[in-house]
Amino acid sequence: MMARHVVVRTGKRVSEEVLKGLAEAGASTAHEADGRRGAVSPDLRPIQAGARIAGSAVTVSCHPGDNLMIHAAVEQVRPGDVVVVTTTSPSTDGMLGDLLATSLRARGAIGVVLDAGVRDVAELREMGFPVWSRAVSTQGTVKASPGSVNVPIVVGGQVVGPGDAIVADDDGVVVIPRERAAAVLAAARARVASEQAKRARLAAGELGLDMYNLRPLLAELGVVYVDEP
Ligand SMILES: O=C([O-])CC(=O)C(=O)O
Ligand SMILES: [Mg+2]
Repeated sequence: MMARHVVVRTGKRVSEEVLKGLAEAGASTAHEADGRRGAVSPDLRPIQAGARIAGSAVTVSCHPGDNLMIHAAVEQVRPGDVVVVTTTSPSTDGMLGDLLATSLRARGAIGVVLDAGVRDVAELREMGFPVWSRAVSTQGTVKASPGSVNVPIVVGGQVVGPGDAIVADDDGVVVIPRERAAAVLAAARARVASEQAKRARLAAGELGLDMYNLRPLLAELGVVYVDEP
């Protein structure tokens, strides 16, 4: 049977409390807390500075140069969701701008991750609607080809399923599988506490060499100290 294009109506979500905690932790901490997994390619950059979000993914697979399925995805968005878009072959076309962002925000979306291009970036910044994208491009797109909503997709080298947690900030974007999100938050909180203690020791002048007990490692690796005359 020919594979169908589908729009999946799903109730899969990460709980609001977990998402709030992950947003506080931030993308890099969430990545470390998940065993250094989930880092979306750094080629996907934020168009703004200072946004820090965590939401459940609504996934969208589009034909390159065609944003029809983003329009189909808008209807599936629930408050607090992040819309995650890829194309079936590489494209940097400007698939989303301030109009689609206005529509997404009206449904409660808190941001977009786009493995393609974005446009109207001045307006998007003015709106305070955060976007992480591979490119900024004036190139417009059509609404003509089928695709899918809420199926597993790959964005910036990471698999994203519908309802997975997306954590994004100035560092980039991290994907955390829905089933692991609560455990990752617990690990992230432990990490934040341990970093706070380390920060205080570093601020007091203690060296990482001592705090992490790295001197024996340097010696083992054959690094020697040489005093110049
Ligand atoms: O309309 C489009 O196709 C993309 C765009 O510029 C917008 O959403 O404002
Ligand atoms: Mg526009």
